[in-house]
Amino acid sequence: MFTNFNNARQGAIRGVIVDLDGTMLDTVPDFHVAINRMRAEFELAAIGQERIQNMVGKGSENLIRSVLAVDFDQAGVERHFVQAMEAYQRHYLAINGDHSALYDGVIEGLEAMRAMGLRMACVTNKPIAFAAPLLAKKCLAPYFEVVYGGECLPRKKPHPMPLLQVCADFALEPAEVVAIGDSSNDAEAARAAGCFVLTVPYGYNHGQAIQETDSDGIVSSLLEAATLISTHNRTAN
Ligand SMILES: O=C(O)COP(=O)(O)O
Ligand SMILES: [Mg+2]
Repeated sequence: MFTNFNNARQGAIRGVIVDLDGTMLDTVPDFHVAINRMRAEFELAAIGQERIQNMVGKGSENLIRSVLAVDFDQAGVERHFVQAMEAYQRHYLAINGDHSALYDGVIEGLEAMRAMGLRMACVTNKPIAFAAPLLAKKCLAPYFEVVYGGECLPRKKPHPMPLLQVCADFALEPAEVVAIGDSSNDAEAARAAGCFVLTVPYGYNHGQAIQETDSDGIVSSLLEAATLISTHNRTAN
């Protein structure tokens, strides 16, 4: 399963870029509450978690457009967009993190990566106004030297820009960096940047099986990712 990664005879891995939603935290219950409170303001019926899960991953604008498209045509979506976004942001900030939980192995994995001396960044398509307090609330903030939210740079994942920015920040070559994420956005961004990519199977991949996404390996947890990187570094040039 990890052949690409293990067979890569490049140098050691020196940095990791970790995704947030669906990789470190199961945030769909937060999205579910905030979106349905927004929908209630518009007198729209509640929608289920599974449906919302498949809409997450490409940032807030895309999410809110998808949520409105359940009821409106394209013109209707645009007509309601600004007000819906305002309501959604207000409701999300009020409950941010209250209903979300860390996945197994996250803290252990981050601890192991830190102990290995890896440079660590979090790159998420979540707005930084949501991501920063959420990372702090879940005691994840201290692990990351750099955090980029969806609107921090001109382009977001699947564009490679935020990953390349992290490489520049850390003065590392992309081939010295592994991105770890739950979706094709993470994998495509990593491929385009020239970083390695490991995917987790438990998150949100737009309703697609993670096996359909091109990556250097599927890991069951961040702890397994750390173990894999450690093995790679022992045999690296
Ligand atoms: O909020 C989103 O759209 C997804 O965020 P992520 O990049 O942390 O998965
Ligand atoms: Mg994600």
